[in-house]
Amino acid sequence: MSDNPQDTPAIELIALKKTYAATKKAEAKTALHGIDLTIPRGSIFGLLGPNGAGKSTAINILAGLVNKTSGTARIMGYDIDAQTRQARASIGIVPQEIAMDVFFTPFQALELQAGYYGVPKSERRSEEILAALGLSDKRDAYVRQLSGGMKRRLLIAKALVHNPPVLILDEPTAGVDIELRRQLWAYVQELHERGTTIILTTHYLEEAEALCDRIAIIHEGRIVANESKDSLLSRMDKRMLVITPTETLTSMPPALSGLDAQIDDGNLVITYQKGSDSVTGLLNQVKDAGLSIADLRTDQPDLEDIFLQLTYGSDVAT
Ligand SMILES: Nc1ncnc2c1ncn2[C@@H]1O[C@H](COP(=O)(O)OP(=O)(O)OP(=O)(O)O)[C@@H](O)[C@H]1O
Repeated sequence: MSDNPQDTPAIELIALKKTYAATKKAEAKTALHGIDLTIPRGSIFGLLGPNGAGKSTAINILAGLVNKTSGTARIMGYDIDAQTRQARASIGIVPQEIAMDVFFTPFQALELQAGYYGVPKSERRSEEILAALGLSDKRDAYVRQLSGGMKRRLLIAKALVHNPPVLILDEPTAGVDIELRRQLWAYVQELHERGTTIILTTHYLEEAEALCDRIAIIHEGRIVANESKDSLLSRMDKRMLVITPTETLTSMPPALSGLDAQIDDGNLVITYQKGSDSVTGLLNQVKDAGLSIADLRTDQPDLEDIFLQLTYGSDVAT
């Protein structure tokens, strides 16, 4: 769709800032503090962050639903201010909320959307898109008769009618059952293989892990990580061994000072590297230090821990 060079990123955000104006009820809120983010073409990119981090704000700016305060945003090289029409045509957005006109059939909904984007009748692919999303047999049903999962697939279908090179999925599988989730993942992967750049926001680390090749973490309106999935996951190779001694621990036994360990609530929490440290070896060291073990478990840091680590510089085990 774009005649821009192949190396033009799919998305470029430069010093992108958004401050929502104060209202009678709320103070002004800066949702994005001048973020820089480049999303390469052809990637499946995860934009992760806790509630209120600023993900929807960033997406809504790209979609033209929210006006930025300052900075630059480009989609396939097209500036959203100077080349609005081309920028809009380059992106498809699957929204979080299922708000659809329930009086149309899926086929009609796609045709209307195609009309909205000015796709000529001869170039419409409504049947093909319905088939790809497993909705052919619901072609002429009313949208209100579709299940939640089918409505979600129809939202994806609607975002695809103008064949955008960039597709943004905002929490695509929130509240979706495992089977449908896997189906949606498979379809996202298929689109990716056909060359579509996919951007995904999700709360589910598992989803990002399964699909994304790069991940950015946004926290309180700032990008706190932006790297390949593998590099981010390697940070998570840390595990915690939580040992409850028979007698509550009040100070660290000197024999354990060489370990990456803390005392937490009377428990001994040892952080270790999955794969390279032996749990048996650690347990032997604990026994040799004279502790007897009443109970133990292993914990695995989750995205929350990574946020904490990245944002506050605190240790995973604290
Ligand atoms: N229209 C608005 N007016 C004022 N503040 C807003 C508005 N929309 C969002 N905010 C605030 O901006 C911040 C970022 O919100 P945003 O919706 O972008 O976060 P998010 O990362 O998408 O969160 P979630 O995962 O919950 O969707 C939040 O503090 C939110 O309360």
